[in-house]
Amino acid sequence: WKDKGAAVGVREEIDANGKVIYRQVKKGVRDFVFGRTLGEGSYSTVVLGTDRQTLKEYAVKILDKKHIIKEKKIKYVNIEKDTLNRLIEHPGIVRLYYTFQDSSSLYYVLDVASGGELLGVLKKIGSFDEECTRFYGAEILDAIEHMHNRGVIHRDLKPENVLLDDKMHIKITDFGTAKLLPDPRKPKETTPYDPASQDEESTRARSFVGTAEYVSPELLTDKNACKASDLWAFGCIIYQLLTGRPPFKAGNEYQTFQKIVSLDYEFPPGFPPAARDLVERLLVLDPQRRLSIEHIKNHEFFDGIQWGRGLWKMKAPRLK
Ligand SMILES: NC(=O)c1nn(CC2CCNCC2)c2c1CCc1cnc(N=C3C=CCC=C3)nc1-2
Repeated sequence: WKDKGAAVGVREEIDANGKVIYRQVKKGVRDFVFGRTLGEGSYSTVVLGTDRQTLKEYAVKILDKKHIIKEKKIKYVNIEKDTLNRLIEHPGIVRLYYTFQDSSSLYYVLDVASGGELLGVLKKIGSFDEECTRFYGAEILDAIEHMHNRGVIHRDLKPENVLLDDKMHIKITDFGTAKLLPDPRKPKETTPYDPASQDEESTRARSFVGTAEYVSPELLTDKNACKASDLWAFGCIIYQLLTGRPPFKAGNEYQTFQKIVSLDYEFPPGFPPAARDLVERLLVLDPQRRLSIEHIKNHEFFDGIQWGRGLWKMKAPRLK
């Protein structure tokens, strides 16, 4: 497991001839004080970590090596690191600062989002008004556009994975089940075609299905996720922000899947017309016919949104 993507710190030292040198220093477990647990996954735990030198707080994701090997999750672990290393510079995506390891674990040092989950805030107030839905929908879409431009399909977008930072701006997380397409910004990798790795990748890609309520129909019928699958989930999230519940929810997963593939959902009275038009153009069974990101950004529901940097400099609207 090469820490090739790790960013490193530097330490100023004086060499034997009295010359100042800067030694590249890799962070390690000893550089952090660990605090409360933020979340538990099937083979990872995320804890609060404070850098002893800078006192900056991070979310440190700790993965158990033995468990990863036993559960054959090495591919997922590397996909998550490679994905995070591709998405470094977007304000709406949890940033990876360092990676390191010790004898038992792997460590990812990530942005901490102190505001917790968007889902938690939604549950607290029941549902968002149009202005808040427009703002948070715009930030989520801006982050999705960044991912897709770098060949990353999240595949498990849902309000639990949309976190809030201390200024109530979003940070999307949990890329362990992302699908990585060839990086459009990198020259064509000339690594020789390796049929073994390709079909391992395609089995991994095919084997994964997201969270029932947000899974797109194409993932249920032909097992193939595409970028438009993230936009299906986006449509479910917009609906849920305005109503407090996802559009497809039944007694069990199988019944939920049946509702999805038969497009069995309805809008409650009072659902804003512009939002209804947007959701209806996203919750389309054929992924090719779903609105593209460009068309969503120009949709009347997002009238007034200043896309790009300005969005992230705005003061987040008070949630009501
Ligand atoms: N799986 C992860 O990568 C991950 N998991 N969490 C905590 C989860 C809790 C359940 N819902 C999804 C997130 C995190 C991360 C990334 C990095 C990350 C950064 N900040 C927080 N912050 C939290 C603050 C309060 C409660 C929960 C999370 N959490 C995480």
